[in-house]
Amino acid sequence: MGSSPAGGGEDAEELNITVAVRSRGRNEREIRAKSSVVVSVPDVMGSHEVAINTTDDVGITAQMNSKTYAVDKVFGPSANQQLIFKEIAEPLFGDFLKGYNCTVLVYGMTSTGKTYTMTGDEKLYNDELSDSAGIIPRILFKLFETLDLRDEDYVVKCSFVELYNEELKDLLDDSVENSSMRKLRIYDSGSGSNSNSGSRKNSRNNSPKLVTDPMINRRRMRTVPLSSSLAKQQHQWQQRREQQHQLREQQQREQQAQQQQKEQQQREQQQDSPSGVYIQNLQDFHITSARDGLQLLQKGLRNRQVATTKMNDFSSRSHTIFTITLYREHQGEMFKVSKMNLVDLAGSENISRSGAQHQRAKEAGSINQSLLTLGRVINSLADKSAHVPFRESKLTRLLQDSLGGNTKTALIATISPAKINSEETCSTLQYASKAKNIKNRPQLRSFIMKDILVKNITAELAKVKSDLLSTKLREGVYMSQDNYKEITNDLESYKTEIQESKRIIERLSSQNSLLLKDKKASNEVNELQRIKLQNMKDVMSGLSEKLESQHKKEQELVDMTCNLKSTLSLTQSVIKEYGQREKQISERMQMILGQEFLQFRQMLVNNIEDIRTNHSGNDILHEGEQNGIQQNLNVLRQEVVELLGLAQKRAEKMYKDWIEKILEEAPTVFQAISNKVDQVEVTVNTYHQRLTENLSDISEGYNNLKQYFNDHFFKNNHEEVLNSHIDKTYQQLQFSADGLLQKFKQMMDDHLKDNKTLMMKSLQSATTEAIDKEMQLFEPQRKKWEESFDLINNCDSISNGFNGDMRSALSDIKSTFGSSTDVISRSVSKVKDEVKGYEDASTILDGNEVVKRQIADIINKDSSLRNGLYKSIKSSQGHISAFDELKERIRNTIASENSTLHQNKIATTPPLGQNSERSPLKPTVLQPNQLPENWRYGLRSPPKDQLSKSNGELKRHQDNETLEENVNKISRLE
Ligand SMILES: Nc1ncnc2c1ncn2[C@@H]1O[C@H](COP(=O)(O)OP(=O)(O)OP(=O)(O)O)[C@@H](O)[C@H]1O
Repeated sequence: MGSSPAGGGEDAEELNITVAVRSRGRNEREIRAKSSVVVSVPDVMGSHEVAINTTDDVGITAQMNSKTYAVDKVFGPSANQQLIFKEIAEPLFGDFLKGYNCTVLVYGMTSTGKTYTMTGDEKLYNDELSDSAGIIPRILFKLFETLDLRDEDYVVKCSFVELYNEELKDLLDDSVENSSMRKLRIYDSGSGSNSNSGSRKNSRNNSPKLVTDPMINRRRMRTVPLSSSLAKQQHQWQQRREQQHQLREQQQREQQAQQQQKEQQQREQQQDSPSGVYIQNLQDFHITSARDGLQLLQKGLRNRQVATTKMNDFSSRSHTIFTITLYREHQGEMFKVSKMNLVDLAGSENISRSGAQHQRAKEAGSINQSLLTLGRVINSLADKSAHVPFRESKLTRLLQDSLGGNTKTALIATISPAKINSEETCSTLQYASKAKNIKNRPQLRSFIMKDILVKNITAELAKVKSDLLSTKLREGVYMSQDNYKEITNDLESYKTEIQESKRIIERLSSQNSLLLKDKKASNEVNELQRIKLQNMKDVMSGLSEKLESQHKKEQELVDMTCNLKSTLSLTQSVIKEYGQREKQISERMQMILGQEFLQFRQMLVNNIEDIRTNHSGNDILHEGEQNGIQQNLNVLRQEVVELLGLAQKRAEKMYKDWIEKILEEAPTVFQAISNKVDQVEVTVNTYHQRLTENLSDISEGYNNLKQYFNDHFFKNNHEEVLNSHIDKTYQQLQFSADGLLQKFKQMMDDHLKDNKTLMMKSLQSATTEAIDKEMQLFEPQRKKWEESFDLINNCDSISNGFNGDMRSALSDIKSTFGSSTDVISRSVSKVKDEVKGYEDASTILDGNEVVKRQIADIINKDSSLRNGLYKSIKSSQGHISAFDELKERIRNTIASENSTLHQNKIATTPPLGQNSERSPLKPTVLQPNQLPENWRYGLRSPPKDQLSKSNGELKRHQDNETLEENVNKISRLE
């Protein structure tokens, strides 16, 4: 802790906040979780640095990679409460006595020992504190010890305020009506206004008006005469009213006095806190001993919000400030005023890890929010920013004077050494090291006149008395008029606040919806990023696969090189061996050839010898001849020997040359092979080298990529990228929306088309169905129709039969005619012959009456016969035409039926084509295979029928003609 600065006044020195770190040992939870120690702190005390290893490294690497934070003092697990008090609180305590406002803050993650450090064990054991007692009990004891030793007047007051879920609460005020109705408010005495409730200021400053009851006045004015009993009653009643009136007037006078006192008190409070932050309605309790102070502390702690969480069995869910105000006699009539603020902040906590739910989660959210603002305030102060966001939370407003103000401040950051908490520990240490740079300007300028102090205390007493009095006088409601007014005012301000809150809620909810939209958009962007990441991962895996395959290839190449080398050495040894063998072979060849030639020569010599001996026994030859032969043989032998020698020599030479040539060329060949092998080796080496270079390039690239991923990947602020992505996404969305619209249109078109086809299909099927139904209904008609065909056929056959009959009858008649004609012609010719024979026969016949009669009879017979024939022909013609008419009618009926059917069917059936040209008798609308067997009449070859029919007609016609002709012939003959 820094030494006290020189006295107060305007030119106060700047002084840095003292920052200490206290690390406890691992608690049971952390030990159970086997979480290792990652924080490097001295066992008891050291200074300046705390190191924390957030990586998984161990040993020297861990040391190298650990983060270090600079602070003023560091306390380890073995540092006890006494040491903390001595090192941190005691130096401030000295300044507090001198008249400086001082603050001790404990800050840190939940369960790290903030409350333990600030309060610890506050109970007394045999009128003494325990070793676990924290800073507050120790300061109280130290204060009264010191003051009692000095022979001077002093007044000590205590207050204990809690900030829970952004609401202030007086922890020492446990009276029901006060705790529920008297709201604590933060005021800036410097500006003299409360930003939260500006309207309150006016109501406070307005001097109370004398309130008179209008009812009383009205009643007093009534002068109507009354009956005696009534008058008596009225007298009593009036007396009571007057008493009440007097009492009320007295109360009003007291209220006026109280109001004045209050205003005076507020002025003093403002004086007490020179920077200007004070809490209205917070009660200060006068204490005369450390024990009194401890009792207040205990009372406040009982009222404090504490709950069990996963991290701490007794987790403080609120921020608390225990303030000791000291009024010390200073130069006779003056009193120095100094305050010691002992702040125990609620622990920052990771909601998911602390298992906070419902109320706990809400608390944690509020705690984290106010601590976040505190962090921002610390950062702004450390960075000397122009704007410090003190007003963003009540906590920072309350600490405004302690951070960057006129107060001497010490901050104790409590941390856990365990790895599981390393994230929060880092954050705490970061704040702590930042806070080290905050500079305060402690000033000594708070004084109060002795009489004012006395008045204050008297006023407090009077207030208590007044409350007591109102309690005695009033029935049911235990509060003074002043309190009542205040409450009414508060109510009004609450209403305004509620309305404001509603507006804020509305604004926030609209913001929230916007944020939700943003969130959705960023989620989409995230999704895109994730896809990109996935792609990159895929590329990476592809790369690593390639690397692997390269590695394999390299391995193969290395193996190949090794093989080549071994092959080379093998080839060399083989070449060597081959040389040796060559040598051996040449030697053996030489030997073998020499022997062979010798043997061959010997053989030749032997042969010649044999020949010679054979010839020597032959007496047929003369001696001279023998000599000649011998000579010749000798010459021959000589020549053969020479030839053989020559051949041997040549062979030897040739062999030698050959061997020499082989031997000569072998090294060049081997050399060439070896050169080639060398070349291959060089190529392999260069390839290998290149491959190695490439591989090293790849691995360097890979390392760079890894480095990039570690250092930069997703650590940049990609606002622009995100914005552009958002724009792009928006465009894409628009594009896709257009596409969607287009698709939708297309779909609608398709849908319409489909609908059309569907409708057509359904129409068709409906038509088919209708036709089927119609056909079903038509079935009896059809049958009848079919029957009519049979009838027609029948008629046809009848007609044909009739025709045939008629034809046969006609042919009979014809033949009769023919025969009669024959007879007649014969008789005529006979007659002619007879006439020729008898030239005057005509005259004879003319004169022969019998003949004349006979001829007339014949003529008559013939004419009657002819008439009968005409009649029968006519009646048959009438029959035929009646049949034809009937036929025509039926045909027409069928045609009309058919055309109706055809019209019905035309929408669904294909064009009839040739069928349409068929005879109308045919039910052409149906497919042949759909028709029953007996109903295929219409499909029988119509031309045949027509032909037969027309043939019949023709024949009839011809018959008629022949008949007519014959008749004519007869008549001509006649
Ligand atoms: N340095 C220490 N030595 C011994 N015990 C300690 C120490 N620090 C903390 N403890 C113990 O750890 C437990 C939690 O401590 P404490 O309640 O003070 O934490 P906290 O930081 O105030 O938590 P929260 O923010 O949740 O209120 C207590 O039982 C306390 O006695």
